[in-house]
Parts: sequence; structure tokens; C-alpha cells
Amino acid sequence: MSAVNAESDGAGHAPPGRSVPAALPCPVAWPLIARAFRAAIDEAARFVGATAPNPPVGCAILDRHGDILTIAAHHRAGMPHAEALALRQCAEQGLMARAAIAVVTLEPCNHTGRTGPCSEAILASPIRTVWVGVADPNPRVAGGGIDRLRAGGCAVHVLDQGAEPAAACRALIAPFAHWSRTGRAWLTVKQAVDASGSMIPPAGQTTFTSDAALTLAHRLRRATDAIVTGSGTVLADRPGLDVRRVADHADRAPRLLAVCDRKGRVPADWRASAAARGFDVWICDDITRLPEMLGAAGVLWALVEAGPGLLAALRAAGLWDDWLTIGVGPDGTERLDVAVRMGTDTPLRLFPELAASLTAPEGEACFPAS
Ligand SMILES: NC(=O)C1=CN([C@@H]2O[C@H](COP(=O)(O)OP(=O)(O)OC[C@H]3O[C@@H](n4cnc5c(N)ncnc54)[C@H](OP(=O)(O)O)[C@@H]3O)[C@@H](O)[C@H]2O)C=CC1
Ligand SMILES: Nc1c(N[C@@H]2O[C@H](COP(=O)(O)O)[C@@H](O)[C@H]2O)[nH]c(=O)[nH]c1=O
Repeated sequence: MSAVNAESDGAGHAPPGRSVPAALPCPVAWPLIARAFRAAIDEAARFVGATAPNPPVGCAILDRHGDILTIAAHHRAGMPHAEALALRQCAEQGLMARAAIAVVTLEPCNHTGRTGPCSEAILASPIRTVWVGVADPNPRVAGGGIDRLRAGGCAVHVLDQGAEPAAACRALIAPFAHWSRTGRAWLTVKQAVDASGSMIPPAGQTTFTSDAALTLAHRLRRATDAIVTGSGTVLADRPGLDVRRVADHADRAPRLLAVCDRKGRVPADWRASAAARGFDVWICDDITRLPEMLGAAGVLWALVEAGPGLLAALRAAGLWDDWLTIGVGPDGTERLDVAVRMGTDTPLRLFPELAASLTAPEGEACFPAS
């Protein structure tokens, strides 16, 4: 598989000779647009972990007063894009005549893949103002949808990238943007450490964090496309690594489970039980190839849940994109720390419980002590 969106064909610039009108002013005040972005982002976030290799995208359609007529998101690859679904809902509810403004978390596409170009669908509707959260990061298509909409007579406003809600729009597509540019899956490492700095659970247990932290771990599993673990963890814990504790997980559970194991130590019966839980189990004997191998399988975002041996190897090789440490104090209090690679956006921003750990701009967070 190539490193670009499987639906992208690289086409998509305004036809030659078409004039690009100056951007028309938006007829609606910013607070109403910001509210629509929030709604579109929240709807898209419900499908993070279901859309790979496509990005999660949300769209709200507004009337000329700024009232939201409908909200939709892309559910999974091969299904309608957010804009197409929102337009369809508008039509089905008899609201199309009122549609005036589209608020979209990602630049509308301008190519025919498994579905038609969203820019054309918008131009075929009464909508003449489009707000875009972030341009398409795929270098082959970036700007094409915006050019086409402008050429067709729409006023297109792209959010100032310095402020919310642009940061949330970028967080939605952070793994997709990384994958589009590099072909590599985004690796989030999640580790729990106790007051003495150890990752090893008390005898007879496989976890030692609070209920809230365990629920966060399962929400992370639900949002990601693959889980990565090590043979040491498999042998010590015989972990499930499936999504529990959270509702609405059936079609968002990771399908791929990569076990780093150079010596063939993973027991066949555990492998069979992981397959019975719905996993395609991979054995990986070279961690340096892991991000490319996952990316080639269409994995945008992978969660690493492994012990100190594999985490040390990943850290030494620089094979991580963000790193979440759940530190448990002697009195059971927990502290969440997030480290993010310099200059990148993190999809962890989508998790409200991590907001306090992300108050520093991405890239400025310190690497947590471990
Ligand atoms: N607190 C927490 O968040 C977590 C704690 N744990 C705990 O950690 C403990 C297990 O830790 P540990 O034994 O370190 O196990 P790991 O899960 O870290 O797996 C270690 C194994 O990964 C493989 N590996 C390491 N480097 C590479 C590489 N470069 N390429 C391919 N494979 C590689 C090796 O397998 P091989 O030797 O077969 O080649 C190594 O033995 C358990 O007690 C478990 O409960 C586990 C997960 C999370
Ligand atoms: N110890 C530890 C975690 N450890 C991870 O969770 C695995 C168990 O998953 P499961 O078998 O699905 O319940 C375990 O093997 C390891 O990968 N996770 C946490 O959120 N907090 C914790 O304290």
C-alpha cells in the first residue's frame, strides 16, 4: 500500500481558466461557527479508531443564521464522507433549501475514490460558504478541494492554525497526517509506573492503576487501530488486550495485535485465544520495521502496551510519537504525563482527561520520569 489515502488519486486542482473569486465574508458570527466546529469535532471523535486508513472527519451544515441543521461524520472507509452524509441527511430531512454554510474539520476532498468528490457535492447544494478546520495533509491533494470550491463560487475560510478549534481538528487527523507523509503508523506508548518507578504489577495482578485509568486505557484501545506488546508481557500476564469497560466498541476495536518476539516465545494457545478475540496476531522480530509494517497494513494509530524490556528498546530507537505515563503515588493518587515529539500534534488531545497534561503546547512537554 502506498503512503497516501487509499481513496486519493492525487487529482484535484481547479480546472484551468476558471477564475477564483475573492473570499466572500461569512454571513454568520464566529461564536456560531466555533459552536458548529465543536459539534463536528465531537461527532468525528466518535469514529476515531473506525475509519482507518481514512481520517476521521466531521461536518456540520448551518443555515444562513448559523443554526445547525445537521451534523455527520465519516464512519469507516468505503462509507460516505462526512460532507456527503451531512448533505444526504439535510436532503432526507427536507432542509436542503436552508443549507447555507458547511463547517468541515478537514478540507473537502476533490477526487473520486470509493465515493465521489465532496467539493462537487457541496457545489451542487445551495451552500456557498465553507469553513475548513485544516487543509488535507496528503501532499498530493492538499489545497485541491479548497481551490475547487473557490473556483465554483464558494467563500472558503480556513481556520487560523494558532488557535482552537484548529488544534482539535489537527488532533483528529494527527495519525493520518503522519501516515500520509511517512507511511508509518503513529505509536502511542502507554505505561503505568508505581511509586518506586516499577512497571511490574503486584503478584497475582496484571494491572495496578485506578478504575478511571483502566477505563482510559480501554478508551485508548478503542481509538487505536492496532495494539503492540512484547513477548515478556504475553508470558507474564497472558493479557486480553481487547476493548472492555467502554460501550460502543464493537466496530472500533483494534483488529491487529503485534507481538515483539525474536525468539518465538509466544505460546500457540495464547495466540489462538487472541485470534478468537478477533485479533490478527503478528509476530515482529525487528522493531525498527514496526511503524512501516503497521502503516502498510493501513494502521494509522497503534497503542503500545508492553513491559520495561520492549519500552526501553523503543525509547532507545526513538520509536514513539507520544508517550503517556500513568504514575501511581504511594497513597494511590495518580498523575498523568504526556510527552509529545517536538513540533507534532498529538491525538491524545482528543481525550478530555488528558487536557491538564497537555496544557503546554505540543512539543514542549517534558519527557516523564520513569
Ligand atoms: N505497567 C505497565 O504499564 C505494564 C507492565 N507490564 C509488565 O511488564 C512485565 C513484562 O515485561 P518484559 O518482560 O520487559 O516484557 P515486554 O512486554 O517488554 O517484552 C519484552 C520482549 O520484547 C521483545 N523485544 C525487545 N526488544 C526487541 C526488538 N528490538 N525486536 C523485537 N523484539 C524485541 C523481546 O522478546 P524476545 O526476548 O522473545 O526476543 C523481549 O524479551 C510484566 O510483569 C507485565 O505485567 C506489561 C505491560 C504494561
Ligand atoms: N499494569 C497496567 C497495565 N498493563 C497492561 O494491561 C494488560 C492487561 O490487559 P487485559 O488483560 O486486557 O486486562 C497488561 O498485560 C499490560 O499490557 N495497564 C494499565 O492500564 N494499568 C496498569 O496498571
